[in-house]
Amino acid sequence: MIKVGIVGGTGYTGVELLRLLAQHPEVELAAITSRGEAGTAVADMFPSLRGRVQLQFSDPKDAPLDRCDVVFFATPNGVAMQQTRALLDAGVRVIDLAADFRIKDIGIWEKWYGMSHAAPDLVAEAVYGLPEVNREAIRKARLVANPGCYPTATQLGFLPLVEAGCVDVGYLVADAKSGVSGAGRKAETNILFSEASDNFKAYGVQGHRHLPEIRQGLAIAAGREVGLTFVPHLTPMIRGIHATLYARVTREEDFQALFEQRYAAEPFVDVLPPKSHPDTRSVRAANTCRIAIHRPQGGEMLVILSVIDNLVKGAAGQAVQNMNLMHGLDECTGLGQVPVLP
Ligand SMILES: NC(=O)C1=CN([C@@H]2O[C@H](COP(=O)(O)OP(=O)(O)OC[C@H]3O[C@@H](n4cnc5c(N)ncnc54)[C@H](OP(=O)(O)O)[C@@H]3O)[C@@H](O)[C@H]2O)C=CC1
Ligand SMILES: CC(=O)N[C@@H](CCC(=O)OP(=O)(O)O)C(=O)O
Repeated sequence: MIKVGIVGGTGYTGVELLRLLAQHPEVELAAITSRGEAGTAVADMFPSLRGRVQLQFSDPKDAPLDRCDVVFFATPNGVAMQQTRALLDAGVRVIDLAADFRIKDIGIWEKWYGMSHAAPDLVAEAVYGLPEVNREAIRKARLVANPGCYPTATQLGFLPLVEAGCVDVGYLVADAKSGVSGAGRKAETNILFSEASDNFKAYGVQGHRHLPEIRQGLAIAAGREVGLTFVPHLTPMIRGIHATLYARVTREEDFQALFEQRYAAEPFVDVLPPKSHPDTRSVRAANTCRIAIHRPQGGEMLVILSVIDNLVKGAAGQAVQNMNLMHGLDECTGLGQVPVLP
């Protein structure tokens, strides 16, 4: 059994990890931290886990994290970079759901995240945890930087086109909408029910911290810098990301076949039949990205629709997929959940 620790067990990605790991046949949950809820039984705080998780929350400084095989950080940005070195030195593998190790250029990271980086050498070592791109490196990694939610939906939607070099990578557009759980479980005015429900707005149009992360991934795929306009929106649903992606064709291809071939062996990417309109419900609670390819009126623009559950393929599910790869398990172990309707 893989002994697992979670730092930040009271947030949305933390409890989503608990939901998935409680059903995982090869995992023993060994430690779950909370600074505010130390001593509280997990199942008292989250009745959905009654009978499934017997642990109590521990304070992070008392938790037996160094005796785990793998530790997930489901914490705000800037926490994992302080604690990862000691865990790696103790032989523990680390998967960070935050952004501490995602961006290789430390100057760019510091500019977008507004803090100094505490462990630049570990950024160099970390493997970006998008299995559809980095599967072999993830298997061997000590430290995995789990991608952000918008970056997962956006990169999976653009990758086949960018890798094939058949669109203008200087002018990509990603118009993405997220459910409110994407903002986490903290108290903030803009995610109050009376602010976020029955309402819809763009935010971060001048620049969002996921922009450099998406650009980095697509630039590697393209073999050159890419130009990307990324506009996130807050939409009145709880879970889900719907990314509408635009790219101008520079070389004709059978685009449907291109996507189908690129993802033929991918267990968690589903290329839908032509002219489909995937909805976020079709992936809710599942580790799946569903993609549809459109060419409106046969014009020069491709429109790609990409949907994920931000808490699953956009966070905790992808993290479990990475854990499976790191431990030599079938990548799909514990991730067979069927989406929840309605
Ligand atoms: N929500 C989403 O859809 C996604 C989130 N992410 C990223 O995952 C990370 C977690 O997100 P999310 O679950 O939404 O966040 P939440 O705000 O819901 O939860 C944060 C958790 O971190 C703990 N925590 C906060 N500060 C510290 C600290 N200094 N030391 C130890 N623990 C701390 C909190 O518990 P306590 O205060 O009790 O210690 C809480 O359990 C973030 O970096 C986020 O950007 C990534 C992809 C998607
Ligand atoms: C709706 C909403 O607020 N979403 C968050 C994205 C959360 C996330 O996944 O961001 P990181 O893991 O990169 O920090 C935001 O825009 O900040």
